[in-house]
Amino acid sequence: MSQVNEHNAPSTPGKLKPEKSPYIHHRLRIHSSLSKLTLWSSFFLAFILFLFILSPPSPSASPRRALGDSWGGSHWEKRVAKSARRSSSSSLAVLVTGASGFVGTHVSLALKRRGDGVLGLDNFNRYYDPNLKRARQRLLDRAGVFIVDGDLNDAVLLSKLFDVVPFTHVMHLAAQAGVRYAMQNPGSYVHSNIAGFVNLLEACKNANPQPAVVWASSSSVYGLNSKVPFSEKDRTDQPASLYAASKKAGEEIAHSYNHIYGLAITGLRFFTVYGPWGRPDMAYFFFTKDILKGKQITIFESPDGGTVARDFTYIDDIVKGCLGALDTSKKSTGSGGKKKGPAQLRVFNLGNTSPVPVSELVAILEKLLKVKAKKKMLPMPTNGDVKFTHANISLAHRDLGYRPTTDLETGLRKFVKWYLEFYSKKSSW
Ligand SMILES: O=C(O)[C@H]1O[C@H](OP(=O)(O)OP(=O)(O)OC[C@H]2O[C@@H](n3ccc(=O)[nH]c3=O)[C@H](O)[C@@H]2O)[C@H](O)[C@@H](O)[C@@H]1O
Repeated sequence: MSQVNEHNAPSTPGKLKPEKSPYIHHRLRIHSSLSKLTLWSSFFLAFILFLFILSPPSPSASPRRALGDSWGGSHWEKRVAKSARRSSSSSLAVLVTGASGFVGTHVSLALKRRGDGVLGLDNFNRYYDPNLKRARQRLLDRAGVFIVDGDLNDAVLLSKLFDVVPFTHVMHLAAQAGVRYAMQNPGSYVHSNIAGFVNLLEACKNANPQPAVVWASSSSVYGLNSKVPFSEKDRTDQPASLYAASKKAGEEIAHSYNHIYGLAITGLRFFTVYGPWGRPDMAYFFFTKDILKGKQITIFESPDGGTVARDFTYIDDIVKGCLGALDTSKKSTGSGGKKKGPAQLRVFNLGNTSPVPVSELVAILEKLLKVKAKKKMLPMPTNGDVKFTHANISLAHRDLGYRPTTDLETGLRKFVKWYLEFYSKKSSW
């Protein structure tokens, strides 16, 4: 029986192919398969490129990274180490996440000013004007703070940062902020405030030494709680928005990492923070912009016709609270992912203890801007807002020495001054 080797084996049983030149025949087949493969690969690549061009910008995507920005290398590591270098062994080495954000920028500057080592991390997403974030980055750069362009969800990057710098503390301020936006883009709250936070805590628990963690929770966790002023002992199980729910989830996640791994964690419930270099998505900021443009602004009233009020808190007071929390943090007790003993777990309100109706906020802005606002009163939409916030800060006063000193008019005057300078044509930013 003639032997049939694998090269001239028939593709259809029972039919033998002509025996002449099997080698050439095989080459022709490979050649034709390669051409088909190349053709289909080109179609596929063109299709991917087409989808990429068509896709809308995601708020969680960094414009620079989309163009192939990368991290790593010895030059990059030197910059990281230099930025995080502390002036003395008693100073802190702090990783500030969300460093190009509003609170992140102010806290980073304050830490650097007093000699702490500071490294920033930020994904420069497009939730609001990335130019403002880049201007804050330049401000920090001049002060010697380097911001790594990266996402909290990048576990390899986080682990690298902890390899390069033995951080004593992490100030975690990166988050998807905004109460009303949560209805438009719920996924971004899960990505940053839940998945990102877990990823960061994973990196912290694996680090050796483990850092102490201070992070931004929110007054919104009080949700539908009606007992005022809000105390840390009050119930926080009725969030009115996904944003609030994601921050409350963060508090529970913090509890579990503290319990399992011995991470020392402090959550700070910020109350409507405002001031220079602020967030354009917040009411005081876009009211200023719209009043100056002569555009109508909408002021929410509670459904029963009563006032809607906030315990607006000035940024410098918040910064003092953040530094107080870092300075009173105890060391984490675990190492290399293993708990060695109970660790500190705290939550504090950082508010101003003086709620102001939104209509009063507008009256102050009109006075400072010397422009009458075009106002429209509307019932508060039921998309996450709460009627009233008011902080009881006795715990933060006792444990952090926190004492806010800036009333709304004084703080808004400083904000308006910054706003006019920043957005004037003469501005060098
Ligand atoms: O304290 C907090 O935890 C939260 O504070 C703010 O949330 P919010 O207090 O809602 O701040 P704004 O969005 O600036 O609203 C301030 C007030 O203006 C009102 N408002 C807002 C928008 C508008 O068009 N009209 C209006 O009257 C709101 O109802 C609210 O009472 C921040 O946006 C959140 O990221 C933060 O976590």
